[in-house]
Amino acid sequence: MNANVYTKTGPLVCAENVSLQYGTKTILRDINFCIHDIHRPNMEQGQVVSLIGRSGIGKTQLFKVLSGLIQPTQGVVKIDTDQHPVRAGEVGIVPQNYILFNHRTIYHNLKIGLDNAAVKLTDAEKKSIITDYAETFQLTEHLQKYPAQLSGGQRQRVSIIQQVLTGNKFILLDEPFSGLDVLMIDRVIQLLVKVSTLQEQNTLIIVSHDIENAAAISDTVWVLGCEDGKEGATIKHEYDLCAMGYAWQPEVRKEPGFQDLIANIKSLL
Ligand SMILES: Nc1ncnc2c1ncn2[C@@H]1O[C@H](COP(=O)(O)OP(=O)(O)OP(=O)(O)O)[C@@H](O)[C@H]1O
Repeated sequence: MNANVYTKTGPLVCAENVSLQYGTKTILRDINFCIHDIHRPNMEQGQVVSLIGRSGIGKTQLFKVLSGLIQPTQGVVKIDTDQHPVRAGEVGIVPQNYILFNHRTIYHNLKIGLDNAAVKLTDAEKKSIITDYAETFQLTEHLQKYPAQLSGGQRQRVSIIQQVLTGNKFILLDEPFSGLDVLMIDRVIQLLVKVSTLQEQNTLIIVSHDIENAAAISDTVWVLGCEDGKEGATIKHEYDLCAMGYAWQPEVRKEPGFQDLIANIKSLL
C-alpha cells in the first residue's frame, strides 16, 4: 500500500493557549496543537505523536495537563470528536514504572482494565477478550503468573494492554522504551503500532528521550523547548512525518534523510 495516501479530518486532541505556572515560575507557555484523525484507505489508522524534550523541560507537566490530572493556569485541552475539555480518567496513562497490582495475576490485572471499561461485560465475555488479547500480544503463557514473575518488558506490555482494555482511545505513554533491551524495544514498538491500528481514533502520545525509536513509529513529532529570552517551554517545532513520507514505514530508519531528521530534532533540544 502506498503510505502516502492519507487524509486528516476532525480534531481529536487539541491544546489551546495552554500555560502552566507554579507561583511566579512559568513551566509551560502558549502550547497550541491539534491532533487530527488520520484516515488511510482500507485500514484503521490511529494517531501516534511523540513529545521530545530535554530533561526537566516540562514533558511530565504537559503530560499531566493533557490527561486532565492538573489544570493549566491558562488555556484548555479538548478531546474527542465533540472537543470537550478533558476530564481526569478519560485518557489512559502508562507510567514509566508501569504499576501493576502485584498480588493479582496477570489475568486479573488485565481484567481490571475491563472492569473499568465504560461498557459492562459478563465474566465470560471478559475472559474471551482477555484470552484474545493475550494471544495477540504473546502473553498467554503468563496469564496465571504474578507481575513479579515477569520481566520489565513483559510487565510494560501488560500495562499498555490494560489501558487498551479500559476502552480509552487516548493513551499517554511515559518513556515506553526506557530500561528495555533492543529486542524488548522492538516488541514494544510492534505493540504500539498494533494498538494504534486497532481502531481509527486510537491516539497514542509518547513522551520519550529516545528520539529515534519514538520518531520511527510516529506520524508527528513535537519538540518541547524554550525560546530565546522567554520563560517556560513551548512546542518549538512540529514535524509532520506523514507529509515528510516517514510515517507508517517499518523500515523507516533506512529511508534516506531519516537520520538527518533525527539529527535535526536533536539540534533543537
Ligand atoms: N509541583 C511543582 N512545583 C514547582 N515546580 C515544579 C513542580 N513540578 C515540577 N516542577 C518543575 O517543572 C519543570 C518541569 O518538570 P517536568 O517533570 O515536567 O520535566 P520533564 O521534562 O518531564 O523532565 P524529565 O525528562 O527529567 O522527566 C522542572 O523545572 C520542575 O522543577
